[in-house]
Amino acid sequence: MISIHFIVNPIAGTGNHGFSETFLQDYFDESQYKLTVKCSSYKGHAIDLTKESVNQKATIIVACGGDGTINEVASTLVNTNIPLGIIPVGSGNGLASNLKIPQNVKKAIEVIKNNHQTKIDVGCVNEHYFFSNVGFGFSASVIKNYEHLQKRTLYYYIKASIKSYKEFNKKRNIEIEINELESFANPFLIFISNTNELGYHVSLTPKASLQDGLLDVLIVPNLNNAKMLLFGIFMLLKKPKTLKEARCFQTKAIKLQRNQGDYFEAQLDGEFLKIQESSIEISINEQALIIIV
Ligand SMILES: Nc1ncnc2c1ncn2[C@@H]1O[C@H](COP(=O)(O)OP(=O)(O)OP(=O)(O)O)[C@@H](O)[C@H]1O
Repeated sequence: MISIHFIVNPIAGTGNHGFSETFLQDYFDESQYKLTVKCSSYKGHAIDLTKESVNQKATIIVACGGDGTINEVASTLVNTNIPLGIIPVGSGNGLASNLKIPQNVKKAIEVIKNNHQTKIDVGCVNEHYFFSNVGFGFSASVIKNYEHLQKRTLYYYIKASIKSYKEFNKKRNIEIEINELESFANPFLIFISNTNELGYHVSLTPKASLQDGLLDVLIVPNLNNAKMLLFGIFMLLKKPKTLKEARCFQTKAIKLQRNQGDYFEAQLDGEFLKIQESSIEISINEQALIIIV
């Protein structure tokens, strides 16, 4: 008997996905599959639900939500032999898009039933895992504003980006040193990615791969508002490197040191995070997660 546990975020995306055991039973033969559906009730709850499912000896654990839910479920499955399934019902769904997992629920269920497994790399920021990307500067500001709006659709993402654009250069006082070599006062963006997609088919690191054992890094120093706008256009064209100030490279690890400012503001797989430590180690764990694609 294959025991599949579904960890469902009821507010992901538009929040209209309506998963229940009855809904799923139509797709899984009860002589072969035992289904368990659990809904998260608050941020972080999917971590505890997944730990419980691991203890209950689930064969497969499926994250039903967006990149935030996937992060919570997958973080618990790193370096275990339990494969992660994904039903991408979030708003951006960056990781699922990179993995070519269909956003159509029925097709995503078919992928889980076919159970074709592969291993992907996992990023690590101090004690946190990330599967898609981690960003500092403008990308963290957008996510902070997005979370304040409390609605998770493209329209609100654009609204949050416009707010960040208007306020970004007004209130910053941070200096970040990279790999003890170079320091940047109020950098526009430090973006470190495992995937080639941010969500909504937008990419800052089009050449990144989940299976190359490397992190793709994009660093953009402080920019004036006109250059910020220009960068936005290049980003939509998937050519962020066209901006002459932008620098890209691949690495296995990177160290950030905060020389000024009270904390790091970051976004980790699309969730806002304040990091109090003055130094951050970002690295890659090769092939540390089994995933169904
Ligand atoms: N019942 C709940 N109420 C409020 N927040 C929840 C609940 N369950 C989970 N969350 C939180 O909702 C946040 C958003 O989830 P998720 O990222 O899955 O959706 P999304 O933002 O729509 O998709 P994406 O990240 O792909 O754009 C996560 O931080 C998650 O922990």
